[in-house]
Amino acid sequence: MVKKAGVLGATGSVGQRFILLLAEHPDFELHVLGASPRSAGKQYKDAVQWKQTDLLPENAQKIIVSECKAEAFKDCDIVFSGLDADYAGPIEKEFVEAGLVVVSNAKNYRREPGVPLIVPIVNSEHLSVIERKLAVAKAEGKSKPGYIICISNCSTAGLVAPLKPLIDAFGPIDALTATTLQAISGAGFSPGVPGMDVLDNIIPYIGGEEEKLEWESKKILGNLTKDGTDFAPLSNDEMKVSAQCNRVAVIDGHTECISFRFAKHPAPSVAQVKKVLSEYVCEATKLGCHSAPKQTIHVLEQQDRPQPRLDRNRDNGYGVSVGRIREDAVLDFKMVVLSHNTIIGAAGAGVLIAEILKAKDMI
Ligand SMILES: NC(=O)C1=CN([C@@H]2O[C@H](COP(=O)(O)OP(=O)(O)OC[C@H]3O[C@@H](n4cnc5c(N)ncnc54)[C@H](OP(=O)(O)O)[C@@H]3O)[C@@H](O)[C@H]2O)C=CC1
Ligand SMILES: N[C@@H](CC(=O)OP(=O)(O)O)C(=O)O
Repeated sequence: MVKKAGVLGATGSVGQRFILLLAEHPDFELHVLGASPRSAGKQYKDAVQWKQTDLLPENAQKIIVSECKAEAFKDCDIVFSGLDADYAGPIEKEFVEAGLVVVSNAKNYRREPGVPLIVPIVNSEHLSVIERKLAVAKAEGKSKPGYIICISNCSTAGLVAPLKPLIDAFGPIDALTATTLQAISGAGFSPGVPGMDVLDNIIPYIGGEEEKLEWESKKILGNLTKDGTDFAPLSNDEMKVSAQCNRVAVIDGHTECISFRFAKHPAPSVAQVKKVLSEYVCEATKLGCHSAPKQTIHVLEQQDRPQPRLDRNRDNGYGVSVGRIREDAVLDFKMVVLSHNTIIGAAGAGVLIAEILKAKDMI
């Protein structure tokens, strides 16, 4: 059965991606769109400043934008949030308390106990915390409770994608450095990055970003607590992470130059690393989810790849590209990772999570 979807923050950079990804989706239909009071009451086509290279889908154009109040979304089976983090906190809380399922791109609840922080091609098994909650409510004869699932920071998504299969195959990584080259779509549209700042330039600072990479990677690559009700992020002793983040004049696609060391030695060979990455199949693909990448990680052999313009749309933006895999003189390995920041780093991750929830009968 097709599920009714709501989108909060539908007019923004992430919200517009949700519209594109959901407009012709076989499992979901656009039901309610929400944005700020400035946009509410207008037809979506008049409220939005459409900035995508694909045309605004016809079935979204005439939807009247709602205020972000749970009452307006009460018939939705799932609500995707691309809200500005300054406003997401109380709005998403109200939705969950009203019994709604929220999949959010905003940072507000990522560190909250019991809230899964998901990169769907990496740690979908962390959704078991919610499955458990739903099973307990059912066993107690209660109605399905609302819940929130957080999508990670967009550069964190690219960072952890190749690390997960490597940790599964070769054991823990105890030291990791990442230098990012992040696209301007990551900064959103209101106000966004001015052309005068970014053209012919690189900005070596993105507020709060380095801390997010350093913390979120530890929750995503960490474990569940023994009772399965919460998360046990890796400690700094288990995995030290150091990130440096830069904004570059690319529209979509975050590039990251990463180096890392395995805790156990001798380390694997470059050929073993490439084999594990190429053979990795994420759970969403195994479940047959509509948007799941055919190839989760693309290992590129050309010496000048990945490149954002050429590689960001692999597997429709749901796949991650990794190139220049080689030994590192300081840590064990270095490589370049590219991921589409508004697809697998944001809206696409939300859609893929929803497909997994549907496949597991959680919505
Ligand atoms: N861009 C990216 O690559 C990524 C973004 N994120 C996160 O996703 C979220 C959205 O980011 P992004 O799309 O870039 O941001 P934008 O600034 O482009 O969009 C923000 C959205 O929030 C809405 N909004 C603003 N104020 C209010 C309000 N008072 N009440 C209700 N809605 C409001 C806006 O509506 P209106 O048009 O009416 O003002 C707009 O729809 C953020 O939390 C961001 O940190 C996460 C990962 C990646
Ligand atoms: N900060 C990211 C996008 C983003 O909004 O991330 P977060 O959801 O973690 O705040 C970027 O600028 O590319």
